[in-house]
Amino acid sequence: MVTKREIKKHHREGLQQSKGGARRGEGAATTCISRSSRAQLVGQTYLPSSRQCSDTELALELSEQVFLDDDDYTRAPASPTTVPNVRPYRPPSTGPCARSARIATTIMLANPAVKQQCLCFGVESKTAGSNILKSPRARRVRTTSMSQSNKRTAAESILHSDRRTIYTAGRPPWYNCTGGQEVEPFLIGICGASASGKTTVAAKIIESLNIPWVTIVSMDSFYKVVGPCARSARIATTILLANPAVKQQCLHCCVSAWRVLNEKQHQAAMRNEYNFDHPDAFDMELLSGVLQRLKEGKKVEVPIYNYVTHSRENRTKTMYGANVIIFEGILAFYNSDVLNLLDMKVFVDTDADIRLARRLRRDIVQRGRDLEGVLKQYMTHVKPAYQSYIAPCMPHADIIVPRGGENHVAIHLIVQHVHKQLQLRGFKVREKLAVAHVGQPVPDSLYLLKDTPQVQGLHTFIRNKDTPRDEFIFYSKRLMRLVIEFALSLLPYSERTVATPQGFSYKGISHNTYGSSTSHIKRLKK
Ligand SMILES: Nc1ncnc2c1ncn2[C@@H]1O[C@H](COP(=O)(O)OP(=O)(O)O)[C@@H](O)[C@H]1O
Ligand SMILES: Nc1ccn([C@@H]2O[C@H](COP(=O)(O)O)[C@@H](O)[C@H]2O)c(=O)n1
Repeated sequence: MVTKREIKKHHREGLQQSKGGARRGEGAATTCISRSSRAQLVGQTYLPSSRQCSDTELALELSEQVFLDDDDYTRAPASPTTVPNVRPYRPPSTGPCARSARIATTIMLANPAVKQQCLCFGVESKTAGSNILKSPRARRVRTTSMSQSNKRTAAESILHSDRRTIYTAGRPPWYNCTGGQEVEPFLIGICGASASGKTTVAAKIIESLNIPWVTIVSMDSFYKVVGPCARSARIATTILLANPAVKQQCLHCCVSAWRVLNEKQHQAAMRNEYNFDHPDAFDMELLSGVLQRLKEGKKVEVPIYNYVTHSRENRTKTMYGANVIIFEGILAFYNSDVLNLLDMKVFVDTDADIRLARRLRRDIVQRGRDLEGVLKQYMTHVKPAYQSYIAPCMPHADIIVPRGGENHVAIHLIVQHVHKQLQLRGFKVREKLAVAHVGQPVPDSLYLLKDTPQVQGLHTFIRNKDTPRDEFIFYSKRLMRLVIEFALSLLPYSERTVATPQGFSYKGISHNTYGSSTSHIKRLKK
């Protein structure tokens, strides 16, 4: 968190330094700040003290502008693994389905070819929504508390490993415009029993790979919705696969429409009697379609699943492609279409008693279940499904990882293999990125920090491959400080005369602070 006082200090120092006038485009320094970053910076810097926030908070707050369009869901946990809030569960209202209907109508009007299907779809969504209201789940009280914000955030794109925070949404949309490399993504499938450690292994692989744009897709995002919405879902999938032009809109519709079980199934799920471990519980068609698009480097909207409500959330995780995609799930090797897409197949094999112990703790702490319920579901569905469907997938594996995430040797071998495969595909991890900017025109919106000996000196430390970690951090921070000061020096200011302690008057300048920053924030939020 940057305090107001620190910011003002930065300002003063920045102003003094910039009096000589670091001008736009001067020098060949690569240290720069864009207009948009500048606007964000303004937003962060001048929030009134009562409303100061960190970079992340501000980013999340802004990201909410993208996601928040349905207040019903602000109560939903931020991600499938988020510990739920201690509040009585309130079932979703008909709102989101009404939204599907609206979207469907829009598509219908714009695309006569899919008019009929979309019309059915929109109407059915509403029916499903009304059913939810009658659900006896409304009486359920969650028994755990959560440490994270219960606001909708970009949390599902963030993975915390032991050593760092990993952003898993894949490449940014502008990747190809900025000289980024485009190689066919390497798709790793991780299969294994529930709580065997698939997600943990995936996180460790990502961490050790240490390359940009690696992403995780969880099979749980593709739980099928049965009951009233099933037909809509099927129709929408058909539209999705057959009509590229309306693909994105339809996928949004599907997400809204598919998020509920019918009342009977919902009750079964609440009694831990619904079979979430059977292959039929997953929408394999949608899953293979999404993986196929990701392999082609195309943008996809991946549904987000909520284990507490047994439903999909009415928002998606947008992925723009990646260099490596990790797909994990209990039945990751079950479907032949999906299996054919995988470049490497990993099976995580952990003892059944350890799995049960982990699942008990996780489901009670994170998924709002109780001891009896977890054991009942385990004995009736989870264990039999492992024996009938999951364990038989083991022969498909290229590598079996006993014990899961603690098997460092296996993870190291996987990482080595992926690096080698990426190199064979022409992917240069660092060399290409380091020269990607060379020969590119500098956009008007970019202000370059003057390439002084001080800046060059800092770059020398930062770019030296032998620089120790601590020094790298220290000099990076110093360079960041110069960039921030430079950015602040570009803010509008007016002349101001002040009295010195010696009784002289000093003609200086002062920033036009609050007014401009507030309008920047407002503009960003719009
Ligand atoms: N090596 C380990 N030691 C202790 N707990 C673990 C280990 N690996 C995973 N867990 C815990 O077990 C639970 C399930 O792990 P996870 O990686 O999510 O498995 P899966 O994705 O196969 O369901 C999580 O709560 C996780 O923190
Ligand atoms: N509403 C749901 C959906 C799924 N499950 C269980 O989750 C398991 C798969 O997730 P893992 O992270 O453990 O791989 C699967 O065994 C389902 O039984 C659930 O309990 N409730």
